[in-house]
Amino acid sequence: MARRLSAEDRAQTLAPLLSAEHGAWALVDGRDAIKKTFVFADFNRAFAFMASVALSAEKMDHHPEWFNVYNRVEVTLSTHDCQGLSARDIALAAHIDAAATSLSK
Ligand SMILES: C[C@H](O)[C@H](O)[C@H]1CNC2=NC(N)=NC(=O)C2=N1
Repeated sequence: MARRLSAEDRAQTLAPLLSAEHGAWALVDGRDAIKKTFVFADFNRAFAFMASVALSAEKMDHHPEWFNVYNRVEVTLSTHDCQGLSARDIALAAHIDAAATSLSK
């Protein structure tokens, strides 16, 4: 069972994701979750991003909540098993940022 991030975990692993000057993740209002919107050149890029993230998510057994319209993908991460943020969300966020970077070139 995943465990919710402690205050110390949040300072060490969550804060950097939230404070990145460019393209930061944000906390979701009223819920222990983070969100980020990715915009690509077109739908093909957005869907390639989603396909790449889907494969990582399945391997990690940890899945994003997301919404796609054309070239935009809105991603929310939270761990349903513990109803809040866990280390799994931090790990998946890193994969998602890497996938977005490689598809933005
Ligand atoms: C049975 C399976 O391992 C669980 O349901 C996994 C699958 N993917 C998951 N994804 C997310 N975001 N949170 C979970 O708690 C979760 N649990």
